[in-house]
Amino acid sequence: MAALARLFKTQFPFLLRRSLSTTTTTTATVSEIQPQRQRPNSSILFPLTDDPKGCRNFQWVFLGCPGVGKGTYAGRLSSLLGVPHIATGDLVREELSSSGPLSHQLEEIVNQGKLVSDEIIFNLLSKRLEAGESKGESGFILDGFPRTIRQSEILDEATEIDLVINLKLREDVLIEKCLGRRICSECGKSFNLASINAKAENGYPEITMAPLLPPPQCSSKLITRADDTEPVVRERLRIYKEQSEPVEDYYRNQGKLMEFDLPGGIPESWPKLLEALNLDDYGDKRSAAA
Ligand SMILES: Nc1ncnc2c1ncn2[C@@H]1O[C@H](COP(=O)(O)OP(=O)(O)O)[C@@H](O)[C@H]1O
Repeated sequence: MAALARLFKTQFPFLLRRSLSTTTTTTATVSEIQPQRQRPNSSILFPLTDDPKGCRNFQWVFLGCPGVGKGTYAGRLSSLLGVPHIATGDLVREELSSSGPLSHQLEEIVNQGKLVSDEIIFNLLSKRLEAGESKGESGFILDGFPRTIRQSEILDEATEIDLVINLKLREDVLIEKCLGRRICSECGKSFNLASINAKAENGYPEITMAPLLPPPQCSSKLITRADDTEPVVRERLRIYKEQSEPVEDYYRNQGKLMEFDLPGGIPESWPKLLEALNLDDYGDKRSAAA
């Protein structure tokens, strides 16, 4: 992690110049997505052990459109696996609300649904990685990064990603979810007031999602993200298709992409995601291995 943070910080201009697009085409099934450097026959449950320092922890990435639930599922996996969940959107929002030198510039970009510059993102990310390193963190689940081919190439120069989880949901539901999203201004937890019941259409199955309501202590402190308005959500979706969908192909071509169609809300999706990741009895396996 320290090396990664340093590399981002010191080598950024060089890495940026060197980054070039790659275009090969292969696809993998979920069962083929086992990090290549793992022990034979081990599942993705166990961190790699051929690192020069002895071992390293999970290095996973979450992809998916705005509102799909990257933060929710990355956060849950982070608690389960004991690796930090690092969301670049959160880093951007923290910087934005800090009234630091960048905050004005960031506010304008974020509130229009645009992407902030690679330079700013790599700076925020290296600061976050350094802070984590000093607390003894290792591994990561990245959420909202990489978001462009260039960011993916620079990340690849810096370290090896084991697995990329691509969460998928139909667009009408994504919009409803973004518009229903609320955040507690005190504890920072995310909730959703939308009660979704989307009929089967255009080849998509029917999908229902119950609202995720706040507990009483949060309900009077809910705020809406300034970029969760319908025009800005549509712009973020447009930018995702243009700039971030190619990142899905980038990792698909590396055989690291696991597609996951969300079947419903958290109660339906979380157990299915654990199953797809072969983590459904992770707690038991971990204690057996200890
Ligand atoms: N990797 C990134 N590159 C550029 N901009 C980013 C990145 N991550 C976050 N941002 C900025 O922060 C905003 C919020 O990010 P995030 O919370 O991940 O939103 P979303 O709900 O659209 O996935 C983005 O719209 C963008 O302006």
